[in-house]
This record gives sequence, C-alpha cells and structure tokens, in this order.
Amino acid sequence: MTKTSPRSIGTVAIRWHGHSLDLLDQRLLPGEEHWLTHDGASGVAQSIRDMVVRGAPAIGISAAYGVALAARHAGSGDWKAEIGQAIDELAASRPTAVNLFWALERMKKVFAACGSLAEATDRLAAEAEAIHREDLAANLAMAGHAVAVMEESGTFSVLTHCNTGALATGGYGTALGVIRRLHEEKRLQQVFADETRPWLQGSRLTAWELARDGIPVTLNADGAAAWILARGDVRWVIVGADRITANGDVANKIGTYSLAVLARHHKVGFMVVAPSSTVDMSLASGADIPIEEREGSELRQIRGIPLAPDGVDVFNPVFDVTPASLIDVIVTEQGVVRNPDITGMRKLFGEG
Ligand SMILES: CSC[C@@H](O)[C@@H](O)C(=O)COP(=O)(O)O
Repeated sequence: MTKTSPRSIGTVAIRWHGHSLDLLDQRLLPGEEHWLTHDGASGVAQSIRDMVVRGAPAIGISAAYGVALAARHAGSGDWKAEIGQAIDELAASRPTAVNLFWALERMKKVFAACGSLAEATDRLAAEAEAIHREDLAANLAMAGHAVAVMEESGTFSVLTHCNTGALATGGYGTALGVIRRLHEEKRLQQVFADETRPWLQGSRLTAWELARDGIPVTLNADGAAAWILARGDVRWVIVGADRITANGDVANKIGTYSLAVLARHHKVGFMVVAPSSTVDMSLASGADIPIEEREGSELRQIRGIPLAPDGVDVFNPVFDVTPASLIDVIVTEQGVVRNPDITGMRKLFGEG
C-alpha cells in the first residue's frame, strides 16, 4: 500500500495520507489556498455536499477515500455496519455525477470480499488509490484521443464551461486536459472560459488553474458565448460531463445545453470529454438523470453580498442535459463515439 496520492498533473486538490484525506477547499479559491483535513467518511460526505471538492471524477475519488477512512477508523465491534453506513452517507451527498456511485460500487465489491477489519482497511485504501491513479491515466489517454479528432491545421481557440481541470479530477483534467494537450502541442491560440454562473467554477477555478499553468485564458460572461462563437475563431466547444446515458445524452454543468445549441448554430464542433466512469449505460436517456437543485441563496447572494431582492423565488438547477443529437463527439479513455447514439455507445461500452 503506497499511502500516497498519485502524482497529480496540474494543481493538486486531493492529498491522501493513509489515515487522513486533505481536500483543497475550492469554495475559497482563487483568494485563498486552504486545505481541510478529513479523518472520517462523514466529513468527506459533507465536503462533497458543500462543494469543498467538486467535479464528477474528484467527487468519486474523494468518496472512495471516504470509505477507506471509514475502515481505517472503524471500531472493532460491528465494523461491517459502520462501513456500510459510511457508504450510504457518501452516496447521499450529491445526486447527478454518476462517478460517485460508480466509485462506491467498486468500494462495495472489495468490502464484500473482506473477512476482517484489517483486510478491509488495507484493501479499501488500495482500491481508492487505484481509482485515483486510474482517473489520472484516463485523462492522459483522453487528451490523446481528443486531439487526434481535431483536424484543424494551425492554431485555433476553444471555449469551455465550468471547471474540468486538475481540480475536478485525479489530475490533468478531462476537457481541460484536452486543452492542456493542445497547448503542449502549440495548437492552442487561446481558451475562452465561461464564468459559469452561479457558482463561478469558470472564473474562480478554470481561469485560476489555466493562468497558473501558463495557458492563455480569456474569461467571459456566460451570456457572451454566442457573440464569441459568431466571431469565428473558436473551432471547438469542449466540456466535461457528470453522467452520459446509453443514448449519448450528457448531463453537465447548467449552461452546457445552451452552448451546444449555440455551437450547432455557428457550425462549431461540440466535444464532450469524460472517463468511462461517467458513462451510465443503465439509463436509457438523459430524461432519467436526477438533476441536482441547490439553494436559492447561491443566486441571491455571493459571499454574503446581496445580488437579488431578499427572499425572491429562485430556480437553481445546477446541471442540464444536452441531447446526443447536438454532440459531435464523446471522448473517453476507451475511445471516441462520433455523432453519439445508442448504437455507437453500445459498440464502445456494451449493453451496460
Ligand atoms: C471533469 S469535471 C466534469 C463535470 O463534473 C463538470 O463539468 C461539472 O459540471 C462540475 O459541476 P460541480 O457542480 O462543480 O461539481
């Protein structure tokens, strides 16, 4: 057992120490880099719920470490019940990103095969580390597949939404990993980063992460995306995903669907980049995906400063579903699905 996190590429947001888990508090970025230490699953579940850690793969990885912590700190009595409760608590933290449930299923399988607490402690930690390591490897593989799809010669600009970087994953990033690779290959003119209202993952996290890594980034209001695409130098809109269903529909951060409509109108490529842990072949279409709604206060105020009349009614769905028909290509570490539909999805991922 290594008792260390895999080496992240880009900003590190998850640090595993074997007996505790440190998460970079993403609520405080870009102003402050503050780490929260967790020694139990409840704290990890709360950090997922409160968005200390966010982004589909990072949520799955953190939950897996949460289960490992539950074993590490379980009493010697009914340790099976304690770990089972921890898994249930983690599963209730956020509903949309399937990576959470995928990671917990992996942990459950290992847990079910353990005959003693000592064995569970070792094996659950090793499984969580494997999930973390494999996510980083998937990101690197996806970047390779994605840039091979892009036939443009010379340099070009891209537009992205939300944060899909090292902060949201095991390191490197999904959509942002592709952007990193384009930059490494000197094919990237610049990245337009949607600010991503209301939580501002684009301005607070993506712009920060890219600027730190020396990748040319221009921040824009979400409402400016149509005008930016109309100007013609953006060739691809590249986004991540929280859940991809059997017909190729994609749940991702609210605002992704409008970008897909805009991309189709302006004949700009629309690419979704996500590891296979984001694919949910058990759901027929996006209509079956549970869409998280968060507190109205996320729109009414920012860090206590009022932005709207006190108590005004708010509708705050934090994800939307982009129909497969608006997506040009889905990229995973297992390969790509062009013009996704059920046939293409089944070819790559089986029946589910
Ligand atoms: C690699 S992250 C892909 C998605 O999880 C990301 O685009 C997103 O929607 C994150 O939402 P968040 O609410 O910040 O967890």
